[in-house]
Amino acid sequence: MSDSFSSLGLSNWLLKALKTLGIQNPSRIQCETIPLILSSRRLDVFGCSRTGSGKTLAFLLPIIELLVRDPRPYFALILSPTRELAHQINQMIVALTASTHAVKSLLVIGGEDHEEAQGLWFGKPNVVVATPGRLVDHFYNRNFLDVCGHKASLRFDCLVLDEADQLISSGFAQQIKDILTFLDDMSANTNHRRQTLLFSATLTTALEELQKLIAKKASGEQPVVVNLLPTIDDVKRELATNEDLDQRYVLCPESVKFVYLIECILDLSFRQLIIFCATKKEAKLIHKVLISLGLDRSDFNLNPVILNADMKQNLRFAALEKFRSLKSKILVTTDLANRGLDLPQVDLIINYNCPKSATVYVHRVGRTCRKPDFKTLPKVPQISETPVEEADDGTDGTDGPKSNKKFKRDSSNHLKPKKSQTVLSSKYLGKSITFVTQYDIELLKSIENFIETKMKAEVKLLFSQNL
Ligand SMILES: Nc1ncnc2c1ncn2[C@@H]1O[C@H](COP(=O)(O)OP(=O)(O)OP(=O)(O)O)[C@@H](O)[C@H]1O
Repeated sequence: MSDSFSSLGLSNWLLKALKTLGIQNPSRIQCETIPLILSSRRLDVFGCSRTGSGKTLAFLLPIIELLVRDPRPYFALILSPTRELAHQINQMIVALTASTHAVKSLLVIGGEDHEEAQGLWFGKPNVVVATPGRLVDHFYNRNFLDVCGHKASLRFDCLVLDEADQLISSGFAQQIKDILTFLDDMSANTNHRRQTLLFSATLTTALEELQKLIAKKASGEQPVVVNLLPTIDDVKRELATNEDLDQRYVLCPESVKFVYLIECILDLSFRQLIIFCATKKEAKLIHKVLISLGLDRSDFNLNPVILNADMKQNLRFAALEKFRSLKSKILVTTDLANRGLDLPQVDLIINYNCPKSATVYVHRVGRTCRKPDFKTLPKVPQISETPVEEADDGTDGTDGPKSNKKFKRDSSNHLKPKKSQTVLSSKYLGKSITFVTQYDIELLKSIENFIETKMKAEVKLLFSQNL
């Protein structure tokens, strides 16, 4: 197996760009997929590896490499299920290509001014990163081809579906079909062949459907499947949680879940926390109560922010930016944020409700422990981990004795912050806590079976009980 980016076929200037971003050696999924994508056979590649393993660069690097070797407009179309993920992918393209003019990217997402965004196609971008709904609006707008020029120029050579299983399974299926129909129309009666790349951390039967859909127009050559999940033989099985993740549950009555949440926030140490809620309404309520309790006061330094689909796009980006730049330490959200978002400082995930499926669980907890996998690569030095600070309470963050800390309140009965929020030193890089009510016990067991891991009860909380 190749063990450096240069041996994967990437040019020196791209290696330099990677170095500037602090990225030295390829992760496993990158080693396996980049040479396939770059190969002259222009294979369709389907890459599957756990969350945080570096899939984004696995498809972006070969796309940029091919473009710089031979710049052409409308070379790659990258589809993403959420606007935030599309934006993140586009930011990575901008960061990687800061030193070249050969790559122009265009972001096509909902919530942006439609007319203005459509006009940007005039610039003949090389890479388009889009969410399916808005892209369909553009493609099927009657002025679209006038804006873009001749049909022939719209023959994307490369189509990427990031989080491919979600793109086919959650209401996007028709839009994906419409996009494929449009692309096929653009290259009808030509021998243009599109290379299709699918990436995901979970494999589902829906994905097989997508493969079939794409295979229809392909040259007959089968896609190459690179499955780095532990159960290589069984593609229907999804297993993608990280062994560096400390997975816990708390059994709590539905009516007082909020009290447990506050206890988690005050008693557990974290750098950044994401609270996943079942609905937008629940997320809004929790965020509102956290603010009314004063957690946005400067002495807490937590500044909870909310991200949900009801918010205007500029507010969604602003909230995410505040969280990404560490001005906020708590993000309250829904499954809108469960896919793909790369927020490396997040070390605690709270599932305020037990996720309704193991796939949702895997993606939610995948927002922490985001370190690519280098372990099985020979001769590659281990990347240095961000040093973890010692806890100010002297505990080691493992299954230690119950914390005997009580909520600290001042005389006016307002919540008071702990001395500081620091990260516990532990063999784990992150932690997830799933709130489980008596009605969720079967669900929890099915998730445990699925991830082949028995979750431990969170014993640090005052109220926690074992199952
Ligand atoms: N070779 C590498 N060396 C060091 N860091 C890397 C490398 N490749 C990617 N990263 C970093 O690892 C983090 C996770 O990568 P990425 O977001 O691509 O994961 P992913 O597999 O797409 O996750 P998800 O399934 O959640 O979408 C990012 O911060 C990325 O910049």
